[in-house]
Amino acid sequence: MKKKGNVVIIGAGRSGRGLHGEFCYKDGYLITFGDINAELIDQLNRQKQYLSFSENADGSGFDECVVSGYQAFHIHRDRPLYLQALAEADLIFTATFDDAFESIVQDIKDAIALRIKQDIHKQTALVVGANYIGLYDYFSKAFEQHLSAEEKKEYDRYYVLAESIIYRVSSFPTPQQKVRDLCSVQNDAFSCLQVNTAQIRKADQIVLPSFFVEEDDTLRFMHCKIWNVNTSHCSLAYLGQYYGYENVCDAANDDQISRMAYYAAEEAYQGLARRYGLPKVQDRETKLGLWAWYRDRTMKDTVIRVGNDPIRKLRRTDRFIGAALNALEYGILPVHICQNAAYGFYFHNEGDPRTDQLHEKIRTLGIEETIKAVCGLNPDSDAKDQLIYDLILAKYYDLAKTNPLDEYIQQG
Ligand SMILES: NC(=O)C1=CN([C@@H]2O[C@H](COP(=O)(O)OP(=O)(O)OC[C@H]3O[C@@H](n4cnc5c(N)ncnc54)[C@H](O)[C@@H]3O)[C@@H](O)[C@H]2O)C=CC1
Ligand SMILES: O=P(O)(O)OC[C@H]1O[C@](O)(CO)[C@@H](O)[C@@H]1O
Repeated sequence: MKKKGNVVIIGAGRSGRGLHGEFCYKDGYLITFGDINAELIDQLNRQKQYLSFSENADGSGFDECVVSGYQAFHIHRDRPLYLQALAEADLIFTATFDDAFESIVQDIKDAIALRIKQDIHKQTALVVGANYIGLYDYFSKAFEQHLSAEEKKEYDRYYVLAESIIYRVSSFPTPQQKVRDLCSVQNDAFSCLQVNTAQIRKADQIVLPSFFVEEDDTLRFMHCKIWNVNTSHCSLAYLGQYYGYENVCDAANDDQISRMAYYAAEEAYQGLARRYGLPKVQDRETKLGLWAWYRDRTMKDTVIRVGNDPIRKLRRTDRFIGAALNALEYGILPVHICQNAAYGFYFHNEGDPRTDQLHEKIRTLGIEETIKAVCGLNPDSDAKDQLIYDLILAKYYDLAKTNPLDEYIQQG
């Protein structure tokens, strides 16, 4: 079969394999994965294929796709081969967290230098994806800053930078799926990638994937996703873990937890509605769809995955504080958003360095300074920051396992 073109997927994790990998494979592209995790790259190469499980639209089980015919490179160990693949790519996708952005910019820079050296001049679409507000601007500014004049000329002439929204959920495989394949990934039924319309239309010399859906305002979409959907999703994860659940769907079916997540989403939506002139009452179908998806027990997405990396998720621009600040901006009191954020300071995932770091901070700085540092709040100089800080701290105290009254009495 004639292949459509060369694709490099930077980040061979859950989305890289479950969204970009599966969809590009089905579309007939030649796939190269690039990742910093040597164990994962070696396993993908040993297996030569992996299973991508996607939930059926009717929720009755999973469809299976065997993704094969790819190559997988470690971004440092296999650098010459990796850079060659990047230099020859028609399409490059990113599917990493933001701690990889700097390294991605360096890799693209090195690939551009190689293209100049080897006289490879063709259009390449760089479709960036991450739960990150300001994704396009980040990469656009980084290339502006880090490319040499010659590299910048090549970049401006041949590269098309486009922001995408990763909406499909790609999670850890269930234990049964993992037994069949260590590299398998479990996905929901969402089957497209939203890409910024004006940006991607510049890629007029490339065969674009069939799974692209144009989205006119990706920044607005990102705000509405991260400051509303992710707010309630992550609330389910933080409250879910605190009250003893392993899976998000079980937390979403709990009466008390679902209310708290629901009210947080309502506060978040009211802020967004005012910011963007959306209807005062959120569309019923959208809300019902989201909650049906949260409560559906087919896909077992864990509270650990959805809540992991609490320092990132509790930062100023992200799903709790970003949503709370936006709500306050428009006169909405974000009580539930802040209360749910407080549960995040109890989130644990022992052995995961990013989560352990949060608890180390609480141990060394105390909860008060940790909230300020992690959430980027300045309660002493800003009234909105103070309100958010007070709400989080008060709820954190409420949730503590020790009773201050007992301690007070014991002190005599
Ligand atoms: N998995 C999901 O359901 C969704 C994920 N997202 C976003 O997609 C992005 C990726 O998420 P996941 O796939 O879930 O994470 P993941 O942790 O499964 O995959 C990320 C991969 O990037 C690799 N990586 C780290 N540094 C790298 C570097 N410098 N160069 C190349 N690879 C590097 C990691 O080794 C890992 O394999 C994140 O920004 C996430 O917020 C957004 C919506 C849904
Ligand atoms: O990928 P993050 O930012 O860690 O967030 C956890 C999850 O919540 C989602 O919104 C839906 O699962 C995804 O964006 C993400 O996988």
